[in-house]
Amino acid sequence: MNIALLGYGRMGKTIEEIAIKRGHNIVLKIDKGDTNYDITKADVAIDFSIPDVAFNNISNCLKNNVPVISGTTGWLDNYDNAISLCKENNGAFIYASNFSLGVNIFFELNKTLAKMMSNLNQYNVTMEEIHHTKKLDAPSGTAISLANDLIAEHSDYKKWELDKATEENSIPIVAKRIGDVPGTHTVDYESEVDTIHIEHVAHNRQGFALGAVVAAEWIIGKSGVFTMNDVLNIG
Ligand SMILES: NC(=O)c1ccc[n+]([C@@H]2O[C@H](COP(=O)([O-])OP(=O)(O)OC[C@H]3O[C@@H](n4cnc5c(N)ncnc54)[C@H](O)[C@@H]3O)[C@@H](O)[C@H]2O)c1
Ligand SMILES: O=C(O)C1=N[C@H](C(=O)O)CCC1
Repeated sequence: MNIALLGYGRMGKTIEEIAIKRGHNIVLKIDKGDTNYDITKADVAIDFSIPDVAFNNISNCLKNNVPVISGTTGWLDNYDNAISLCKENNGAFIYASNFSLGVNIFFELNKTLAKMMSNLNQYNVTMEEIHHTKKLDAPSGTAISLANDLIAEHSDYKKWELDKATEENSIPIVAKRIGDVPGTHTVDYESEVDTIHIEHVAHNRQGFALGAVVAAEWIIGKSGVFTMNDVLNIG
């Protein structure tokens, strides 16, 4: 499979290593300032770039009928536009805030726990995410997914807020930036008598990168908007 990498930073480079080990070719490595390239050289594009350019990169792929996997976070104001563009062009598109198998299992655990805790109003929920100091967005895309999934299952919560909850129906998400932490996410339910704590700790970026390559392999020959639950057949 011929892969275009849109964004050749920490993730782009990790994806390159894994894709080559799995027998694929990297035909384009696009980074800041690269504007004149032919995306149709690729069978599939994988975008791990920056929030400000992700939607443009995705649009370029969809308009040229190149399936696109997007892992960039912080651009979701344009998610509905990406879906419309995908449908108009009969294209293929997957966005995931987190491509690792472990986090996708953690997402399911979070939904199940939220369903169990719904209406148990002696427990208050808080979330925390820790990432490296180079991260541009806060809270992380993964924390936003966790909060939205929790809100969908728990009758007491209607929104999330960064750092502090200003209303009772709001989930506070504390975002910490420390060293080169690849990504740690926690969800805590606290009562006067105990705490229930679930946590996912990424040890490195390999899990994210492998998930993105597996998604790229899976999407070839398909059209539509998909999620990692489709790829992993979970949920
Ligand atoms: N979904 C996931 O599983 C997952 C996992 C890790 C990181 N991420 C997200 O992926 C993104 C990239 O993370 P990273 O750690 O590789 O960041 P990074 O800063 O190391 O890499 C981003 C790269 O994009 C480049 N870039 C800037 N403008 C560009 C353009 N117009 N076209 C293409 N590339 C351009 C930058 O120069 C940089 O090299 C972030 O949004 C991060 O949150 C998602
Ligand atoms: O390193 C990052 O940046 C990460 N971003 C994603 C997010 O925002 O959730 C996934 C974890 C790593």
